[in-house]
Amino acid sequence: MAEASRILQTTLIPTFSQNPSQYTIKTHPHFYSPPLTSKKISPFHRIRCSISTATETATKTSVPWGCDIDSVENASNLQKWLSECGLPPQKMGIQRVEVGERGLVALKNIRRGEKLLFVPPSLFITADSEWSRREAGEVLKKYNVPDWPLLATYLISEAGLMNSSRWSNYISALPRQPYSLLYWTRSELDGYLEASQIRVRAIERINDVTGTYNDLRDRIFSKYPDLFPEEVFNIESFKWSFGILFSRLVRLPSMGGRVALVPWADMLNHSCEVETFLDYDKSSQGVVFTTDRAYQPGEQVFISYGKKSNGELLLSYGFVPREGTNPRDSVELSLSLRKSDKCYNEKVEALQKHGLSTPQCFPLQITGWPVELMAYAYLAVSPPSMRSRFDETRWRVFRVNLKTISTQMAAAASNKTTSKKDIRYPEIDEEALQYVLDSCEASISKYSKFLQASAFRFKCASGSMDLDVTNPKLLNRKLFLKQLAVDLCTSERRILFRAQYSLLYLRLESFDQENSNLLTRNSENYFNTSETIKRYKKRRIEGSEDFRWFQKAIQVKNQLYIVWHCDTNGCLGKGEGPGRGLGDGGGGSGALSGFECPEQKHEK
Ligand SMILES: C[S@@+](CC[C@H](N)C(=O)[O-])C[C@H]1O[C@@H](n2cnc3c(N)ncnc32)[C@H](O)[C@@H]1O
Repeated sequence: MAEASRILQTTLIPTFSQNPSQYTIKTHPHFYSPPLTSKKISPFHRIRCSISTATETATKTSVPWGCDIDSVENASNLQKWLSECGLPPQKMGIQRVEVGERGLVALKNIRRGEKLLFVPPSLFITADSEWSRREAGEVLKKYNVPDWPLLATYLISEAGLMNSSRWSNYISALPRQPYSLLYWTRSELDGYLEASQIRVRAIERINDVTGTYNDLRDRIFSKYPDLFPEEVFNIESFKWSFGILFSRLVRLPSMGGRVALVPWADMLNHSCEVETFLDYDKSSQGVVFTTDRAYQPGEQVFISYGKKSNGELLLSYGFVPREGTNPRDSVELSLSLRKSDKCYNEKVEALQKHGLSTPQCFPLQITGWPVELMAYAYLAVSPPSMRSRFDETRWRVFRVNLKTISTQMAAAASNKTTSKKDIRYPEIDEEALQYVLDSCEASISKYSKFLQASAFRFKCASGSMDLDVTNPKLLNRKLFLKQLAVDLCTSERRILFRAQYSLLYLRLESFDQENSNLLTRNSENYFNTSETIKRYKKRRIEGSEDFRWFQKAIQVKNQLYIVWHCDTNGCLGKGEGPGRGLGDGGGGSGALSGFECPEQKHEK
C-alpha cells in the first residue's frame, strides 16, 4: 500500500502556523517551511484566518501555466535554458524516477563528499528579485508585504506574463497542480485525517492561505485592479503559488537564512537516508550540496528536506516515506485537563506559566518524548491536596521525578538493567503514567478505527474496480488521498504503540519489585514466554491488578508484533525484527529489538 503513495507523490504545504507550539519537532535548515506571516516585519500578522475550508467540491480549476507533475520535457527545457544563463555542466540529469516522479539522476560516477549543482545567485528567485511589472512590485513593497506573500504574488505575476517573463522556462517546469493538502476538501481532511493532529495543522494552513489572499485582495489588489486583475490574482492561483513555495522554497543558512526558489536544485527529491542539504557556498558562489554517499550512473541522487516527521512531510511535500524508514518520525499526542477537575482553573494557570495550554500536543518519537509531557501528566492527576505545588517549584519537582522516569525509559528502550531503588514511585507517578497511557490508548483507538474501516473499503474498491496503482492518472483521487492517510496513520499509530509498550513496561516495573530481577535478567521474553506467565501466576493471584497489567502488556506486545510484521509488508520477513521497523534507520536498537515472538521463531 505504501507503494501507491511512493508512486503518486504530491506537493503539499509546510508549517506556517503563526504561533508554532514550542513542542513541534525542530526542522532542518533546508527546504523551508517558515511562517507565512512574520510578526516582526509585517503588518500582516493581523491577517484574518476565519475562512473555512468547508468547500465540498474538490478543486476543479487549475492555473493555466506549469506542466504535468511528471513532465520531463519541460524540465529538460529548463535545464537547457539554465545552462544558457550560466548553470555550469551538471553530473546529473532530470529523469522520471521511481521516488518523486521526476528527479535528478547521476549521469556519471559521483563520489561521496563531492560538491554538486553550483546554481549561481542570478538564477535564484528571492524577495529582492526584479519584477517584470515593476509597478506591481513597488506597490507590494510600499505595503511592507512579508517575504512569503510577496514571493507568492511575485510568482503569480511572472506566471501571468507567460512567455514575456524572464522565468517562463522555470514556471513551465513547475507542476500545474501540486497534489497539495490545500486542495483537500474539508470533508476529505475530516474523513481521512481525523485521527492525526496533521488534520488541524492542514486546516490552519488552508485558512492562513485563504486569509492571506483575502487580506491582500482587500487591502491592495482591489485598489490596483490594473496591476492585480482578479482573473490572474485569485484564490486558485494563490493556492498554486503557496503550494509551490511550501514544497520548493529553500532556506540558505550561509546567506543568513535567506529564503529562495533555486531552479534546478529544487528538482532534487528527499530521502530519509541522507543528511546532506542545500546551502550557498561562498567559495564557488552558488547553491551546492555535498553528497554523503556515492552514486553510480542511473541512480537517483537525493538530499534531505530536513528532520521532519512523516506528518510534516505529508503536510509540506505531499508524500509519506516508506514505512519504518524515517528515524525522525513522530506523532503528536494531545493531553488535556479534565473539565471536572476541581482545580481546573489553578492548573490552567500553572500551565500558562510554562507556555502550555489545555489541550496541549506533545511530539512522541520512537526514542522518547519531552519531559514536559510527563510534567503535564503529573499536574493533570495531582489532587487538590497538592494545590500549593502547582506552582513553578512543584514543576521543578515534577522534573526531578521525571529524571527517574527517563532513566527507566532509557533502560526499557535498551533492555538494560535498572537499579531497584530507582523503581519506587509515589502514588502519583503511577497515576501520571496511567493518564498518559489512557491518552495513548484513546489516540490509538481512533487510528485503529480509521485503518480498519479503510482496509475494508480498500478491499471493496479494489474488488469492484480494476485499478492500476502504478499509474497515478488512473487512480481514483479519493483512493489516492486515502492511501496517503493510511500510510500516515499506520506510521503514527506505530509510534503510539511503542510509547504504550514502554509505559506498560515501566508500570509493571514500578509495582512489581519482586519480579524486577526476572524482568531485567530475562527481558527479551518478559512479555511473552509461557514460562514467565507461569512464574507470575505462582507469585500473584490471578485477577490481581498487576496480573491484569501483565496480560495487557502481552496483548500490546502481540499487537506491536502484528503491526510491525504484518501491517506493512503482509509477510514476516527474516531479519525484519521489531527493532528494524521502528524507524531507527535500520541499525538502531529499539526497545523491542531482541524480543522474539513465537511466530518469528516459527518463521526462522
Ligand atoms: C522540491 S520538489 C522535488 C522535485 C519534484 N519531484 C518535481 O518533479 O518537481 C518536492 C516534491 O517532490 C516530490 N518528492 C520529493 N521527495 C519525495 C519522496 N521521497 N517521495 C515521494 N515524493 C517526493 C514531492 O511531490 C515534493 O512535493
